[in-house]
Amino acid sequence: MTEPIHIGVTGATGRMGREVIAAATDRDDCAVAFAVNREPDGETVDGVAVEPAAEFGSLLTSREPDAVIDFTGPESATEYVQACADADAGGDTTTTAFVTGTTGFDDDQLAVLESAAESIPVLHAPNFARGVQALVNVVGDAVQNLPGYDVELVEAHHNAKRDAPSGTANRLLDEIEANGEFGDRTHGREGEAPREEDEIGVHAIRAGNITGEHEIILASNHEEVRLTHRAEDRGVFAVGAVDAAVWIAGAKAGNYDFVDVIDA
Ligand SMILES: NC(=O)C1=CN([C@@H]2O[C@H](COP(=O)(O)OP(=O)(O)OC[C@H]3O[C@@H](n4cnc5c(N)ncnc54)[C@H](OP(=O)(O)O)[C@@H]3O)[C@@H](O)[C@H]2O)C=CC1
Ligand SMILES: O=C(O)C1=N[C@H](C(=O)O)C[C@H](O)C1
Repeated sequence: MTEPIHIGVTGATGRMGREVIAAATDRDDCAVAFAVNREPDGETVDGVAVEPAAEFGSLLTSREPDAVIDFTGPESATEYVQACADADAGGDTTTTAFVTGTTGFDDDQLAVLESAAESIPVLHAPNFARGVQALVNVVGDAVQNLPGYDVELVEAHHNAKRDAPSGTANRLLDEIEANGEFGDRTHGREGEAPREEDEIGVHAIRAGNITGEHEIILASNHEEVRLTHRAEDRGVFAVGAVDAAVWIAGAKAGNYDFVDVIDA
């Protein structure tokens, strides 16, 4: 059997951090080198001690993880990726790849990811569910096959989600726009606001503990097609992220996508 890779986990006590640790400790090809969070209080997650995020840089050099898996927020994710690139520039540690599922990056933050990818492998994916990648693959065909149909996208998530629309919704919208002639994205609708023929309606629901749902509606006046993905639990994202970390460990510097992992 090949040696397991070692991962660092950020946001360890968050919804996804906990799932990542659970997924990683459940398999033989991966071991948790360390886990960090902003203000740990001596907590462990699945037997893994959660250490202070302030020690992230020194943990990189002392534990030498093959990859870090990050589900935090855009600000912290950019700090963590920069720390991985800086540790690599130090030259005396294993290169640590950075796998992030964090969403809501602005252009400047995306530029930090891009620049880190010049020295370390960076994989950023707004959704680590394989079913969502299948949805991304088919939505372009559907749009091409149904020119002139109204297109609306509805996504639903839990009430603590910070960004809207979701990262996945933005990825799907890019795919829709790349495959048809569309006008503006209309976010929600109220008052006297009849639909423009070429607009794409975008609707974000935030309620309860919804794990993540994305639906694209393509409709004429005579028929409709609905393409839906529903995540049943967060474990599906965690398994995909750990698959990505195992795949990217030891890769050369550059930008990678979850589709690279699926196609490998
Ligand atoms: N790509 C994918 O498949 C998926 C992506 N996501 C994305 O992952 C991200 C996290 O989601 P989720 O786990 O639900 O969020 P949570 O709020 O449950 O967890 C976020 C974690 O990150 C920590 N964190 C937040 N900001 C910082 C910071 N500035 N510095 C250090 N730590 C920080 C939080 O710590 P604290 O508790 O101290 O605030 C918390 O532990 C979101 O962007 C979400 O959209 C989610 C699911 C799937
Ligand atoms: O915040 C979440 O929960 C999720 N975020 C991701 C997104 O923004 O697309 C992926 C998934 O839908 C869950």
